[in-house]
Amino acid sequence: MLISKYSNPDFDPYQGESLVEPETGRWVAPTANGPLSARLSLPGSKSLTNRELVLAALADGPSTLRSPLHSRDSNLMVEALRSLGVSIEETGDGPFGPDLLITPGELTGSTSIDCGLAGTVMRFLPPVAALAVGPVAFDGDASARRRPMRTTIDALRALGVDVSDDGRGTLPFSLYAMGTVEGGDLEIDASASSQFVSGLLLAAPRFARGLHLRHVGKHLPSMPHIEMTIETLRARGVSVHSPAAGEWIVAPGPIAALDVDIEPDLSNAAPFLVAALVAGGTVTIEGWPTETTQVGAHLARILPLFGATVTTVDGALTVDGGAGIVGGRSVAGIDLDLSEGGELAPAIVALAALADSPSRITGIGHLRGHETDRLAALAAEINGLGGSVAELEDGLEITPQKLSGGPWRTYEDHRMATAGAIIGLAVEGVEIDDIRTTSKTLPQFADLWTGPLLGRGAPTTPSGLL
Ligand SMILES: O=C(O)C1=C[C@@H](OP(=O)(O)O)[C@@H](O)[C@H](O)C1
Ligand SMILES: C=C(OP(=O)(O)O)C(=O)O
Repeated sequence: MLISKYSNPDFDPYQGESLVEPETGRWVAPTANGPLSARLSLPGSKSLTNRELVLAALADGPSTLRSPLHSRDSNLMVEALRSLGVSIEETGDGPFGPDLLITPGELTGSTSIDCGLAGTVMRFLPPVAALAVGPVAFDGDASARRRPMRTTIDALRALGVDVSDDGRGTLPFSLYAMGTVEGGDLEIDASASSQFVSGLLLAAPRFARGLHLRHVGKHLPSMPHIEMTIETLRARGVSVHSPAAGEWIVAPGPIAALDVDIEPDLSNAAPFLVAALVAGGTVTIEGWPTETTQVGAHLARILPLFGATVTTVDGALTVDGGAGIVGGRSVAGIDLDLSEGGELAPAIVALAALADSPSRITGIGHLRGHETDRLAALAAEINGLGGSVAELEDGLEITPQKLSGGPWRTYEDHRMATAGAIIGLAVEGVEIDDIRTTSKTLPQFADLWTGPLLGRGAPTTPSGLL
């Protein structure tokens, strides 16, 4: 459970507003009092950590992950792999938690996997579990039972795996693993999530014939995440190529053991960088990779569309928001197709709600199958504060209005919580119902937001030591 703790118990980091309520996680988002001058580091990428955990578990020897993410999603992946017979030990200690030493073993079945609300766990692990021996059951949070899973279930059946489900195309389901998967040609519809593609590609080198995968649906969201999957496979010596758009060939063969440094989570950088445009001043994120497949890198292109200046110096990226919206800066809305980076949408929509003219964010229909229906949730919560957000078939149309404080529901979605925090910088009294949802990918969020970002308080979490 996330509870902010400060070294001086008499210090009120929220300047009169309440701390995180331990029983409920309720948190009144702090407002910005003036331009920022913040410099911070962020913990490891969820997407890289959970890919490298899977690949290390399937590799031909031990691998160390340096600076991995430690959060609910990564912990669920670690526990699931352990329950499949993989040894994962903590070694050393980094600023955001220990490194991980992964030693693969024979994959064992006869287990149940808790996916929580993690898309990476529910889509990446079934093809891995199919390589074990015996039954493996998959389930997750109540809200995970509405996330689309039919493509994974159908794909496994097409590959000859025995899958039992109730026909709804969601969790829970179970499979009976026979120790090998033949592989070969496979067609899937991955329009609801790129994770269907990534999950199959990650396990494919261990299929007897590898995999020749074709996406046959209309859209394919989150292409950078598929690129990330390909890059992480190639780094471990796997032959992957894409002869045409929506088509991939993975050769069968060993996955090399590899020690890897996990990059900071650039999608989790989004609310912090957007804060520079709202509060004004500068926000610098350290350890920004020069080359990366993370879609968060697109923020360097997207935030200037709202008028920000972005610079990179010595591996640190700085967003300068000038006077900021709070300081009276006029910020024009934008028209943006975010199909490549849907996970950036909540932060961008929150910013658009504070702009001076309307925005349309499209290409994000698949966000209805994320942690919650993010299109409905963003529209409901912004409109609940007096905004005007209309749902489109594949996006949102945001017409900025004067907003006032009030309740902000998170629907167990970490990015709904951080979107509420962005609006709370400019609007007093935004009451986020449960900031603990940020522990899905960034348990330190509230401390980083009030400490290094807003310069209030001295958090005791490692992030506060910067
Ligand atoms: O493969 C991954 O690590 C992810 C892929 C994307 O999923 P969708 O394609 O379902 O949007 C992204 O939104 C999610 O946060 C992480
Ligand atoms: C969609 C997301 O997560 P997941 O990996 O659970 O799909 C997200 O983090 O925005």
